[in-house]
Amino acid sequence: MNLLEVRDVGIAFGDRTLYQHLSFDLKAGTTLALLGPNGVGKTSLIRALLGKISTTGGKITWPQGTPRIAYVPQLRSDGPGGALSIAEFVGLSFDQGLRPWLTRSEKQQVAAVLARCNLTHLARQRMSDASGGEQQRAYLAQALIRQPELLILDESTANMDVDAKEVIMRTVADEQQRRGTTVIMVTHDLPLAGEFADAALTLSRGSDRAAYSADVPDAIGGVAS
Ligand SMILES: Nc1ncnc2c1ncn2[C@@H]1O[C@H](COP(=O)(O)OP(=O)(O)OP(=O)(O)O)[C@@H](O)[C@H]1O
Repeated sequence: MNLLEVRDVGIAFGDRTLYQHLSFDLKAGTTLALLGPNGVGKTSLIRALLGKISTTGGKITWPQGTPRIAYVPQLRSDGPGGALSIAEFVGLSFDQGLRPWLTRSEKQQVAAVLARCNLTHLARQRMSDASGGEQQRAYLAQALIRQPELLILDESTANMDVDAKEVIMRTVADEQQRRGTTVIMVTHDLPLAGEFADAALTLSRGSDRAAYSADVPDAIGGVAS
């Protein structure tokens, strides 16, 4: 069953066309690696899927209804969190309205997700004092607490060492196994894509067709030029 169907979609900014005629399916419960060089339009495609920018045509369909989506960005040195503890930062995911505290159930959910992201011992650590890998795990925990049906990792493991990347991706794979989460990972890291993705979509500059393959290593070898 497809979670997402993209048919003949194009993206342009003003008179600059990034690409046209993009079609692919995303099967529910699988991981898609979104590949391609800097500036080709990977994040723009994600923004189009999220309905934040319009396409130049074609159709984006969610056959099972629009899923609950959570987005994990690339770690930034001036990223959010600052003086908040890791637990407080993760708890921001809850829409508390005017209520400034978390309910007991919400606190339990924070504790559970911190454990899954190996952050329990750092719950009271300030985000600003946490290492890059720890902050990135906090971003992931904040996303997971929403119990997303579609989890989008936008270069979420960039600039991380091999072990830290593995920890993030193993946590994502574990979530996928537990809840059947569908994952899109935007990445330049081909070995990581080869290890964790079921399929790859490679956007190529100057071509009007993107390569889609259900086999990640072949897709990497067969990038259109
Ligand atoms: N709102 C916008 N208005 C005009 N141009 C834009 C806008 N958003 C993105 N672009 C341009 O579109 C191109 C694609 O950007 P995008 O961020 O989607 O690329 P990307 O493949 O994600 O790149 P990277 O791998 O470097 O993150 C870039 O040249 C960018 O400058």
